Amino acid sequence: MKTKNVLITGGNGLLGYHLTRVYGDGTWNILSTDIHDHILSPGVSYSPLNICDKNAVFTLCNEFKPSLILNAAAFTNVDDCETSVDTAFAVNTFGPRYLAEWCALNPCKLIHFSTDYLFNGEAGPYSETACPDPINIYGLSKLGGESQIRRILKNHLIIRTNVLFGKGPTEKASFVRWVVESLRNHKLIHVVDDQYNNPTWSDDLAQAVKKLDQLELTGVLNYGGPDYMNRYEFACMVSDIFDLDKALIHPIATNRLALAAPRPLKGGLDISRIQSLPDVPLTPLKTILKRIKETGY
Ligand SMILES: NC(=O)C1=CN([C@@H]2O[C@H](COP(=O)(O)OP(=O)(O)OC[C@H]3O[C@@H](n4cnc5c(N)ncnc54)[C@H](OP(=O)(O)O)[C@@H]3O)[C@@H](O)[C@H]2O)C=CC1
Ligand SMILES: Cc1cn([C@H]2C[C@H](O)[C@@H](COP(=O)(O)OP(=O)(O)O[C@H]3O[C@@H](C)C(=O)[C@@H](O)[C@H]3O)O2)c(=O)[nH]c1=O
Repeated sequence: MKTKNVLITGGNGLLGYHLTRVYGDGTWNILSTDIHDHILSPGVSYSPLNICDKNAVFTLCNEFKPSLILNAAAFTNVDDCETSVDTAFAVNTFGPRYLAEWCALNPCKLIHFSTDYLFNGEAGPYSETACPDPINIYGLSKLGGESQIRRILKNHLIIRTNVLFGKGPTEKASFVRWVVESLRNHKLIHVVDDQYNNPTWSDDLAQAVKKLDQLELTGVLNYGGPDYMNRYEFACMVSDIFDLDKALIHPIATNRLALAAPRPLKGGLDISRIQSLPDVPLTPLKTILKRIKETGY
């Protein structure tokens, strides 16, 4: 008998898609949701849900009665957050608040996803106890989401991650896709060599969530990949594994790109805590890229 009702928000996004896949293995009743009218991965129950609409959140949750909510809905375009400030706070701060409010009134745990962009990038990789100091609107709005959850709900797990990549229905924020497609089209790209992170495979993270849920952990936990590097190094590794022309990748400093949002430079997450836990998948980056290539990308 399926005993647990699991609600997934942002189910059409990269992480939400993989959570839907991993949790949809028949063990639980899952309901995947997103702001869109239709689900992008077929075969699972789906309902549109805008997490910024408190009434809609409460109505759907009262009906479905989840005992676990996985909040993968977010406004993730870091540059657009600078101009769409109200939307950034609505989705990244108030959406999590409404979910936490419903959970606080019901026997329901909230697993929420956050980011290394909470930090200023002067001293990464950051541990779970490091002091946040966001330097862009996205980071500020995600910090707001964390604060709301901590204020309202005890039964929560906030998983901080960074530079998600993997195969998904949209992959709009995928750095790997951008590198592969540019090089395949013989396009020269300038890639920053002063932004450091630990790229995180969406498939591993989704599996890890299930494991961490089983371990009944609460509070804040970092989950990042085991390889810490700058974006230029990451792009070069992608080109090596995909047998593409590395000469097309030119290093550049972040300040020369004139991006709308400032980026933390020495970012990324210290993963010592997650490494000390049993059976949490943390596949090396090269192995992942080889697997992605072999399965067609
Ligand atoms: N991608 C990354 O590198 C990182 C992501 N994270 C965090 O991980 C989580 C998942 O990220 P990721 O899967 O990459 O994000 P995506 O942008 O791929 O997915 C987010 C999904 O949420 C949807 N959405 C947007 N607004 C709402 C809303 N109001 N109500 C319901 N759904 C909405 C988006 O729709 P639409 O596309 O139409 O906006 C999209 O389908 C987020 O919390 C993010 O902040 C943390 C660190 C790194
Ligand atoms: C346009 C451009 C960007 N870049 C680099 C700099 C820039 O920071 C980065 C943009 O790629 P991304 O979209 O992956 O990066 P960005 O939006 O900065 O990535 C972030 O996403 C959010 C959601 C997070 O939470 C963070 O952890 C992080 O993963 O790529 C280049 O190197 N060359 C270019 O020509």
